[in-house]
Amino acid sequence: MTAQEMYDWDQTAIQTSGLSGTMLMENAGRSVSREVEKKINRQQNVIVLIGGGNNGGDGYVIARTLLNHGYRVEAWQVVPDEKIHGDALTHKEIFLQSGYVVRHTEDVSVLGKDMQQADVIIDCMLGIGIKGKLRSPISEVVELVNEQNAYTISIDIPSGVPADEGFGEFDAVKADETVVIAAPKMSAFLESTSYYYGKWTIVEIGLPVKLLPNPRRQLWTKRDASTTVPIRAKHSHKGSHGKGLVIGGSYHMPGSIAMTARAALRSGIGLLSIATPTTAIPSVAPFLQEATFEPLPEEQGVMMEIDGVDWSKYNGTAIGMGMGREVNASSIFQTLFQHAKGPVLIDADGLYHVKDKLMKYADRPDPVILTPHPGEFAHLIDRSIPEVMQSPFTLTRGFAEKYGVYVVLKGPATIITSPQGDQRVELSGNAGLAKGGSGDVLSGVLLALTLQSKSVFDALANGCMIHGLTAERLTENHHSTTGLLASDLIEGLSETFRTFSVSM
Ligand SMILES: NC(=O)C1=CN([C@@H]2O[C@H](COP(=O)(O)OP(=O)(O)OC[C@H]3O[C@@H](n4cnc5c(N)ncnc54)[C@H](O)[C@@H]3O)[C@@H](O)[C@H]2O)[C@@H](O)CC1
Ligand SMILES: Nc1ncnc2c1ncn2[C@@H]1O[C@H](COP(=O)(O)OP(=O)(O)O)[C@@H](O)[C@H]1O
Ligand SMILES: [K+]
Repeated sequence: MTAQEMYDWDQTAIQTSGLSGTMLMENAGRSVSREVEKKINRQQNVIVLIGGGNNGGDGYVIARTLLNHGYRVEAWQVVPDEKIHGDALTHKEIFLQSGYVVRHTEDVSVLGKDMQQADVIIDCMLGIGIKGKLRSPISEVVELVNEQNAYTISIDIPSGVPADEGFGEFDAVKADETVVIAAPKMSAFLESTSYYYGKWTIVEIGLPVKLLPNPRRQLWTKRDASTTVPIRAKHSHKGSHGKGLVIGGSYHMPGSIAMTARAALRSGIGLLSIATPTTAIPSVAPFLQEATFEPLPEEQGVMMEIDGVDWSKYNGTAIGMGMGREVNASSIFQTLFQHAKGPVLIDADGLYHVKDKLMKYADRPDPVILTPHPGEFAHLIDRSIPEVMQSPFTLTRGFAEKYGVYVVLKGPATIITSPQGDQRVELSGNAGLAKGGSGDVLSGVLLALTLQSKSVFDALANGCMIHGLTAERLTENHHSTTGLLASDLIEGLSETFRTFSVSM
């Protein structure tokens, strides 16, 4: 969610349900404490850093709860008394009237000495209400926190990190972990900000789910996947699971299309054919006994046209992997969009070729799916990669709506957007995937699942999850993130699908 969406939810809950701000703050502090208590023990010295807004108010509840439970806690208020008001002031008074003591940072160096004795720092200085650059004394305290060896747990957001996307430079607490209140904020998913969160978990604070404003953004979970991954019906036949065509490859780059095709087969596609230059077929065929071929006319190992393809045989197409930049793109994409039936997935070199042809495809009745990494997406929209990384949610939503396409923006947090602008974030996977070939495998998985699912949107989210979970499982067991190959990933898909069907 964005900060504004959080405030709206909070306000709607208070105005409509009869819950009060102080009740929600009590709930928040207690839910967070339950989570924090899993990580700390009663011999450790704990410091709670309390700021001037409601994040600080949560801090007062957390400090009181932990003290009531017998933990060694010092509550440090890092802003002057006059900054504490509203619900936070109510909870400060409850804290004091419970017989506990607040320490104040008139002199930051005193807090600094105290911090050196701390085993755990709980950071409740700033939440979603941060505006602009950090001001004194919080700026100094943030610096101090980051110098300590103590285990740092931030509440809701590491203090200083903006909640939303689109921000440039900032200073912030580098947390070991973050306990997020009610719903993850956008910054938990961006490359430049997610680092500050460490590991994060979400706690529920009693906000009424029915009053949730719909942000049209959703974190895709294993539970979502387990109810939507296609199940093979007992009496199905090969035609029920999709008849896919993969177009790509060249004499010099036969590998990527072979991986896409094999991944599609490992993901349950009923029939698969490969359209590739004739001279590439001998390199591709040995990996794919189950596939058939559409040999394409070529010049110097690169495909020239796809006019000879028998389109009646296929109900879904993936195009682009290894096709090269020298192809006759106008003819190929014109033929494709005139004749191809069912979803068309465009990846890799294909994305390069469609850049100036995008308007045309908005009217296509069947789905168009683009699967760029941030570099490819930046090229598509004529922005820089840092700009894409800073505002991926807004930029992909704008693009998908404008052109009427699905966009899968790949990365550690993959963002999947529908042509209507609905978004899903999928977090599985690890740096073992940061290698040439992983994206080719993903395209194959996505093509296969799209042809087997009722919903393209579900298929894309599930495909990203199955791809990522396979990498996680393989690197937990026999591989490492260093040694994992895209081809290992393909062979590992089978086991991931098995655990999925078992878990259902
Ligand atoms: N439903 C919800 O959204 C709930 C939110 N709660 C908590 O409330 C927080 C939001 O509370 P607030 O809106 O009061 O925001 P914050 O707690 O983030 O604090 C804003 C305060 O910090 C100061 N400040 C802002 N930018 C600063 C800067 N750059 N340098 C120094 N000081 C700065 C401002 O003076 C303002 O008073 C959430 O993050 C969460 O922790 C909970 O209390 C319970 C319910
Ligand atoms: N560090 C990472 N953590 C999680 N997933 C990653 C990471 N690096 C890459 N991936 C995933 O690996 C795939 C890489 O795709 P892409 O960049 O197109 O590779 P290629 O085109 O070389 O095959 C994407 O699915 C991406 O989400
Ligand atoms: K915080």
